Amino acid sequence: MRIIGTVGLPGSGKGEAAAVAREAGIPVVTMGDVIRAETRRRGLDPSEHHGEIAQQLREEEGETAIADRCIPLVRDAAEDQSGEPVVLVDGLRSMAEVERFVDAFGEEFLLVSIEAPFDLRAKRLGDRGREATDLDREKLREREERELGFGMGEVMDAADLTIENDESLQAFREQVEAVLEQGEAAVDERGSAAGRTQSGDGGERE
Ligand SMILES: Nc1ncnc2c1ncn2[C@@H]1O[C@H](COP(=O)(O)OP(=O)(O)OP(=O)(O)O)[C@@H](O)[C@H]1O
Repeated sequence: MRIIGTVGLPGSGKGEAAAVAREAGIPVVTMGDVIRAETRRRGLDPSEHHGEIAQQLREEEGETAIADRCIPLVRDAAEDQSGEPVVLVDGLRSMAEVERFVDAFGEEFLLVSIEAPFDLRAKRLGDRGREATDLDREKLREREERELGFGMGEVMDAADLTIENDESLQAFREQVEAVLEQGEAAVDERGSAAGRTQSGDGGERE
């Protein structure tokens, strides 16, 4: 079994990575969906109260509240597969969550950080326009600070590998496909995923 967890700031490309997985027939457990479902269960609109309920859940049930709810969903998704199961978990946010996944899945868990500069993320979110906050740079900063407050920076630093999403969508999708297919083996000795430099400075392909 391979469980691939993603971490990344808003607009970095986690949703795209999840879409690539779904297209490849790999089930996706979205941590944000667990929060959205809980927000709706409490009679609130997830587009407005998502962050608040995420925080409340952690206060009520502890830092791993959301990870705890995801783990059985991951196991169910793995059980439904023939061959070596692969499941993508979209959106880890704290070291407590990472540790919870490592406890549950050990070396079968691979943490992947998806990174892109603020301006690029702000532009992509503006184009996406899914939520009111997507269009507002200040709101994006606030959301980002809230997520960093949960310890996301530390999680990004702790990742087994990093995908720099600072080029075309096609280039990003190819890197994600390589990681889904080969895990850490997709990264060569110079730290490139899918034959692309990981530093993001030149961005040239082999
Ligand atoms: N390399 C890229 N080139 C162009 N557009 C991209 C690229 N990567 C992602 N996008 C687009 O940018 C937007 C934000 O990406 P995505 O929704 O995957 O981010 P996210 O990390 O899931 O953000 P959030 O945490 O806010 O949900 C999407 O519309 C996506 O299609």
